[in-house]
Amino acid sequence: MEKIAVLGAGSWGTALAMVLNDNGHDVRLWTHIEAHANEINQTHRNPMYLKDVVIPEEIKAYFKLEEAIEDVSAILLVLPTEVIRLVCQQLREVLKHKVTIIHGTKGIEPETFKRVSEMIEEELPRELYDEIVILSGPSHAEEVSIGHPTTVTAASKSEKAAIHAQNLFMNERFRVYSGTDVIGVELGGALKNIIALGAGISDGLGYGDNAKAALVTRGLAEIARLGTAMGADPLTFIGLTGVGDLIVTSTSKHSRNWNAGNLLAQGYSLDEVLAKMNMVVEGVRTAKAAYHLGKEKNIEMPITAGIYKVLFENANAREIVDELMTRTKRNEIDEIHNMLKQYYQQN
Ligand SMILES: NC(=O)C1=CN([C@@H]2O[C@H](COP(=O)(O)OP(=O)(O)OC[C@H]3O[C@@H](n4cnc5c(N)ncnc54)[C@H](O)[C@@H]3O)[C@@H](O)[C@H]2O)C=CC1
Ligand SMILES: O=C(CO)COP(=O)(O)O
Repeated sequence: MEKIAVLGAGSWGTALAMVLNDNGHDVRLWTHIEAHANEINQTHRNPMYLKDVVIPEEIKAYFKLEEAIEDVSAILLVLPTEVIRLVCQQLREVLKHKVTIIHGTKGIEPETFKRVSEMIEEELPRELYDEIVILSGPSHAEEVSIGHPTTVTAASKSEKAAIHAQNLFMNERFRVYSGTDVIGVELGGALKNIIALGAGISDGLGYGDNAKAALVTRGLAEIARLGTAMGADPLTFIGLTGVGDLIVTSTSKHSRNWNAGNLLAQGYSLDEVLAKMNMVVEGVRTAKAAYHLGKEKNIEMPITAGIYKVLFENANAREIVDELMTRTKRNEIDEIHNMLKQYYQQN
């Protein structure tokens, strides 16, 4: 049994706190809003984020960060990418002992192109943590919190730390694989959100299943191309944190990214969509990051570019689809071979 603080009492933080509690750990759930902590402690519900779930009484919510992290062996960050640096800065003021950091956040910082673990490394002094582990994969909080079978991957540069996290979370409803490709796991989880926005747009426009399958498959090719150029193992993208998460986020009614895309296709502006969604839509900021990163690295990412233009340049989504469909002819498998050849030459 370990004492673990979960920072972020949104839908995913709450669901993961419940998994850890099921596994017998002492879980503290931190929210930066005092009334939110009081509501969870008094009602054992979190209606704004996970409306149909009763939170076990053993899980206590905290508003004061220093109390939430007292004596914990691990800290799980489950926050929007946008506030990762801010919360790490708050953490370094109050954390006085070494912990294992685990994070479940899926995004890339648009200004720096940094992955979440890189931001954590930049903000937390090295003496405050032993390892950083990423927990990622096809896992909507709404299903995890009611015990539907779910599989994810725990990845760390340290295999021992990945296996430690695997042991913390794994149970008969929540199967955890381990891995060491931190770059591939983080980029797969972040970049799939862009394609899921596109899937929501495609469905919202009334295009069919063929279009969505094309988007997901060719989207995966873009994710793998950029990811491999950034140092990931291309094979990671055919695993749970790549194609697995891409499938669930592009097809699930629970997906925030899919729903946001769907609303965009119905004619709402981006600001209106974000105001309607009370949860974070990570794909929006990550689309900005991936679009500019792809340009900088000279990686061809036509779907990502199209979604970026719909989000930020008011482009017409149907016209973007027409452009994608009429690009110059390509050989599908040659592209994949080239990517793999390049990777194996360098590794
Ligand atoms: N919801 C899901 O099913 C899954 C979400 N994720 C990822 O987990 C991360 C968190 O997502 P959700 O839980 O869905 O988000 P959410 O929108 O449900 O909750 C985010 C939480 O962060 C807190 N927060 C916002 N600003 C803050 C600040 N300045 N200081 C401290 N806390 C702040 C909010 O109060 C809220 O408790 C995202 O990166 C998402 O992609 C990953 C897998 C599944
Ligand atoms: O990453 C997720 C599922 O694995 C959650 O995706 P959404 O943020 O689109 O709901």
